[in-house]
Amino acid sequence: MNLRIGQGYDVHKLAAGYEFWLGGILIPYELGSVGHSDGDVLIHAICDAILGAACLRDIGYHFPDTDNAYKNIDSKILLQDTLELIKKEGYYINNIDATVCLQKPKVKDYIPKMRDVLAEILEIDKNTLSIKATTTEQLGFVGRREGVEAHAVVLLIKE
Ligand SMILES: Nc1ccn([C@@H]2O[C@H](COP(=O)(O)O)[C@@H](O)[C@H]2O)c(=O)n1
Ligand SMILES: C[C@@]1(CO)OP(=O)(O)OP(=O)(O)OC[C@H]1O
Repeated sequence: MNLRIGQGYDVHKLAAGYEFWLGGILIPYELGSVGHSDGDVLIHAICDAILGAACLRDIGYHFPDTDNAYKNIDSKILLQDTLELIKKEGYYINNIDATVCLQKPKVKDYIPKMRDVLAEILEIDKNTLSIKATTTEQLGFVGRREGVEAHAVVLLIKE
């Protein structure tokens, strides 16, 4: 059995006038995530962890922010496409652990829904998809509510 670990990290700016998509769902908040896509930082970190584990470059390589095809795209589509890329190489996902760094709003009540949505796209049991959240105790760009950050690790298996 071939086991491959991968790590992903992403940041998006928060600003007024944008929707706040996180973990595949729309969160009500006065600020939203700025991006070429819908700006879903959690999905982007998970995509990069999956691609990294399979040594398949990164999200910007496969879905460039210079390509109009990805303008305002729903990041759930990018996640589905990322899964297809690793399935072609014979990999499947064993488990994922992710952390969102966000000062406000509190997102813990939305996490069960995020896990349902993302686990279904990734064709995994929701008990193998962990999503956590933390503030940065008002420190740094996250603490100043200028941005949102996400980290993810994934373990892939090829039989
Ligand atoms: N945006 C966030 C940040 C954190 N949480 C939850 O609050 C708990 C306390 O977080 P601290 O950073 O103060 O340690 C933590 O257990 C998170 O689940 C949240 O829901 N949304
Ligand atoms: C997702 C892509 C493509 O729409 O755009 P952004 O929303 O700017 O996100 P980023 O995390 O910079 O990742 C790669 C991009 O190519």
